[in-house]
Amino acid sequence: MGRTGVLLLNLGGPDQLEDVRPFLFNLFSDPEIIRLPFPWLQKPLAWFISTMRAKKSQENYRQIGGGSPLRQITEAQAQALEAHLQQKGQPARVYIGMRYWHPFTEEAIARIKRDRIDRLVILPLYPQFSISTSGSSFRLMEKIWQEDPLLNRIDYTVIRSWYEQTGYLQAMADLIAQELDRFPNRDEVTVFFSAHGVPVSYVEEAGDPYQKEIEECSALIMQNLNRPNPHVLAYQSRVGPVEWLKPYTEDAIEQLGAEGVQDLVVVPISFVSEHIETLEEIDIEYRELAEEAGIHNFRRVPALNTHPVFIDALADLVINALNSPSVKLAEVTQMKKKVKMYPQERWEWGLTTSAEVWNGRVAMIALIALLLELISGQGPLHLVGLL
Ligand SMILES: C=CC1=C(C)c2cc3[nH]c(cc4nc(cc5[nH]c(cc1n2)c(C)c5CCC(=O)O)C(CCC(=O)O)=C4C)c(C)c3C=C
Ligand SMILES: [Fe+2]
Ligand SMILES: [Fe+2]
Repeated sequence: MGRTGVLLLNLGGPDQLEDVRPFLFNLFSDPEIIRLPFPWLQKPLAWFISTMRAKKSQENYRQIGGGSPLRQITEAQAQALEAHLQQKGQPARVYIGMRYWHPFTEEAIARIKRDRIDRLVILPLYPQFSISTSGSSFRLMEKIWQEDPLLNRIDYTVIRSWYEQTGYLQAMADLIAQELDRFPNRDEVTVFFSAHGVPVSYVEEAGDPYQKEIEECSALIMQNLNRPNPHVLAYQSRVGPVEWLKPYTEDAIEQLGAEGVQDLVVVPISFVSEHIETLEEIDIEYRELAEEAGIHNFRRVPALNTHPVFIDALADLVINALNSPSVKLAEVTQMKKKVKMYPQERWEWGLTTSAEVWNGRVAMIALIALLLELISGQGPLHLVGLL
């Protein structure tokens, strides 16, 4: 029968404050996170943004105890999943591959090779697919597979996204119900889904199914919840100068306050673990904003972490994937490509085709931006919100 493995893919986060800058460098080096039409500028820009952003980001991590809890939580999820698979008669070793921090995806694959795993289920810990999250990890894995022919002996299958999975929806609905039941007027409380945003261009130009999956997911959770509460969906954690998916969480909170809403239960929907954007952004920043907007009863639904119904759902996903036809990386990295008017603006997933004319222009712009920032500390990158 051979040895079975499960590879959990996740983003990763800085374990301590010293890790913040190199973590940000890894993140901004990823062409699925910042799209530049010229590869040679990716690393210098990543270095620059990570250096300039590190201080502000460190302050946020300091507020949540000096680092991201993501590694610990993901390790606990992996252990719980391993135990659960064993109980269900499907023993498997569970590995963790982070995209931007330890334990890196490359390290996980080295372990998988060393352990001579024969069958592997690749399971991203993002319920919904986005080019910027699961997509980026799939692309990286595709590259690792292409570069190492020895990996071809592993019979793998990929789970692209799993936001419709029954156990997951049930666990989410249970957690929301628990929070609603703390209110005396529990049926009138507004359920506020706050998803992590992505730039609009990902959806409209590159064909990212993320927005559609988020919308369907929140509707399915409401169905499972089966309560009369009003609900809204908004997008948080915008970075940089471009337009992101709307409505923005901060605007939606202000709007609800203006409409006289007093009771709110916020549901983080894009991520299954506590992380900086639940513990800092929602619990501190949005709570303050809500208070100012007159929403005095503000609660947040905890992340799933190792919720037993959720771990059971992950185990079911793995077992189901092992018993279904395999899905290959090439199938989950193909996106719709839309050709724009000019060849140099053609969208490709990741780095777009470079054109000499743009290389020159952007080099000049980048140089001027850099000089202005360094001289004044108040340059255009601060202005557009990247720093
Ligand atoms: C499904 C979840 C996520 C999507 C979609 C996503 C897209 C995305 N993120 C950035 C920029 C940053 N993300 C950062 C941290 C971060 N992002 C996610 C999840 C999604 N990102 C998580 C879980 C975390 C943090 C983990 C932790 O440490 O606890 C950061 C760093 C933090 C900061 O400085 O604010 C940045 C920057 C972009 C640009 C993007 C889509 C293009
Ligand atoms: Fe992010
Ligand atoms: Fe953030």
